[in-house]
Amino acid sequence: MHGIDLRFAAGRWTSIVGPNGAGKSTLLRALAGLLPHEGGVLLHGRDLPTFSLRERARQLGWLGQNESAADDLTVYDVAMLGRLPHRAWLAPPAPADHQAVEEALRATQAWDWRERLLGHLSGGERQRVLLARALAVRAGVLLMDEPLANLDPPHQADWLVLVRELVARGTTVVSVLHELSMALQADDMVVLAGGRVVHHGPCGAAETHAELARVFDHRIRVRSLEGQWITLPHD
Ligand SMILES: Nc1ncnc2c1ncn2[C@@H]1O[C@H](COP(=O)(O)OP(=O)(O)OP(=O)(O)O)[C@@H](O)[C@H]1O
Repeated sequence: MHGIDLRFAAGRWTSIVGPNGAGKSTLLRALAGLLPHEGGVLLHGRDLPTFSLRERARQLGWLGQNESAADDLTVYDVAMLGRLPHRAWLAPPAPADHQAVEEALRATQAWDWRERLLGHLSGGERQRVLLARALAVRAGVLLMDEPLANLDPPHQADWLVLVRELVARGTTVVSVLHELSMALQADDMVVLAGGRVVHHGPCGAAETHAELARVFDHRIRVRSLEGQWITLPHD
C-alpha cells in the first residue's frame, strides 16, 4: 500500500470498503499499530508508537477478522480480557471492570451465556462475545474488521444501533465492511482499490456512490430505499 493520507474525524463512523485484496484489513491493522509500516499513524495528534502498549490498548478498541481467543475461557472471562489495559498487574477486577463487562455483554446480547465456554458457541455467538470484549475496553476509538461476520440480520441491525449509540457518545468508529448496504450506513466511507485510497467522502454523497460503483466495475448500483442507501447487484 502507498500514498495513504487519511484523517478520521473524532466522533464519526467511517467504513472502509473495496474489492478483495484492496488492502482494507492491511490498512486497519496499520491504524491499530499491529503492522510494521513506513509513515506514521497519529492518535489525538500524537505518534502512535509514543504511546505505551497499555495506553494504546486503552485508547484503541480492536475487533480483528477471525480473531483468536482461548476456547476454554468462559464468555465472561473473554469479555473481561477487554479490561486488562485498565487493571493493575495481577489485581482482581474492580467493580468498574465488572460493570463494563456486564454492559458490553448485555449490549451484544451475550449476557445470558456468560458461564458458557467460548469454544461451545456458534460462529455468530462467538463474534458477539468478541465484540463485547472490544466494547468492554471503552476506548475512544474502535477499529473493527468485518464485525458482521456470521451475524444474522437481527444481530446485524443490533450492531448498527450499537455503533450509532457509540458514535453519539463521541466514540470514533472505523470498520471494514464487505456488506456495502451496511457500509453505506456510516457517516464517511473510504474506498480502497489496489492498495490505494481512491475516495474518502460522506456516505450520502453522489461522488462516493459513483466511486463505489466504479471500483466494483459497475456491477453494483447505489439506490435510496426508505431513506437509506443500499446497493443492488447490476448485470
Ligand atoms: N501477511 C501477509 N503477507 C503478505 N501479503 C499479504 C499479507 N496479508 C495480506 N497480504 C496481501 O496484501 C493485499 C491486501 O490484503 P488485505 O487482506 O489487506 O485485503 P482486503 O482488502 O482486506 O481483502 P479481502 O476483501 O479479501 O478481505 C493482498 O494482495 C494480500 O494478498
